[in-house]
Amino acid sequence: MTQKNCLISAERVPAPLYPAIAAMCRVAGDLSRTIAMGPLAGALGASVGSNIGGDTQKALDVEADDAFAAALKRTGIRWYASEEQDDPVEIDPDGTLALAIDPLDGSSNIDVNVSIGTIFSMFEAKPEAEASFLRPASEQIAAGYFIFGPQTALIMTFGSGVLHYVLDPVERVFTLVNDRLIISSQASEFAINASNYRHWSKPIRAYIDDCLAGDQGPREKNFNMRWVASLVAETHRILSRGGIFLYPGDGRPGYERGRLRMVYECAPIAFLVEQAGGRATTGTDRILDQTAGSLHARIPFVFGSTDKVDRVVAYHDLPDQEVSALFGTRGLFRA
Ligand SMILES: O=P(O)(O)OC[C@H]1O[C@](O)(COP(=O)(O)O)[C@@H](O)[C@@H]1O
Ligand SMILES: [Mg+2]
Ligand SMILES: [Mg+2]
Repeated sequence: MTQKNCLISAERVPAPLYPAIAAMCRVAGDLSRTIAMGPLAGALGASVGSNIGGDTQKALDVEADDAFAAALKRTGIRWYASEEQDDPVEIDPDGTLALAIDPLDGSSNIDVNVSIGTIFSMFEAKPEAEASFLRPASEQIAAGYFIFGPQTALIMTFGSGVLHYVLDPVERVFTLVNDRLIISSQASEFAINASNYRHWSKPIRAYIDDCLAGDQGPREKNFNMRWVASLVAETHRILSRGGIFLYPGDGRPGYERGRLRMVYECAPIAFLVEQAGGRATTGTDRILDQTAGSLHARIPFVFGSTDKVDRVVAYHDLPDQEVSALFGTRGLFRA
């Protein structure tokens, strides 16, 4: 059975960006269907190689990358930089835009029927490919992600608030459901891969220790923990109901600057989070003030509700010998 292309209204999208956004929506609609079929669509989670970042590439990583690159021809994109490719590709010498993409985020979840997604970031193109991306993240002109979960949704910003669309799978239209998404400060949830606890720095351990101590610790309230291992899913939860996400640098070889990529993952998510009233840092410094040193460079990432992210920064400002237990006796962070 042939299916209609997925559509999105041009109403909220800046005109020069609309052809590229519309093309990505068409690909996302197709991916959504493929992902929903799971094993019926083939071995989507099969390992097919590894990318320059050292991650195993799954069949769906490559399929998604190929589909976005093909669909973005003649949409105004000059430079296409993908997490799955070593170097940026020139799609259209006359294009005025540069697009960075993580075509399939959370790929360890492909085989287990858990939410995965696509993250994208746009800049005005410069004459050189690398220079188009290796610049302060605050120069992004658009960012967003598609999430393929129980619903397929698109969250995006053009620098004046965050738009939330949901794919109507019957009409095959991305429909605007919220034109001003704001992060709540209410949630008491933190997201971190706690299996790396022994490798973390002291401030990160202290922050998590205090969450774990719950109402018996200095925070004097109980927290809950989540870890989906899919950045889009964690971001979607935090944008929907608040909380904090941490992927800090740690002591494992190769993880000194965490796991997540500045250009493909952290810069776009940081843009969304700030536009939704939240905060996005390296643990100490604002992500949007950072410039990636190379296209696949990693960066420590802490984002979410403002008060929680600020607290992590404050823990880093404490003298090294300060340990969590002292916070309680000194009442440092009693609110
Ligand atoms: O397996 P870990 O170390 O917990 O890492 C999980 C993180 O890795 C990622 O899956 C990396 O993304 P990719 O799937 O695009 O490589 C993030 O989505 C997630 O936050
Ligand atoms: Mg990713
Ligand atoms: Mg990926």
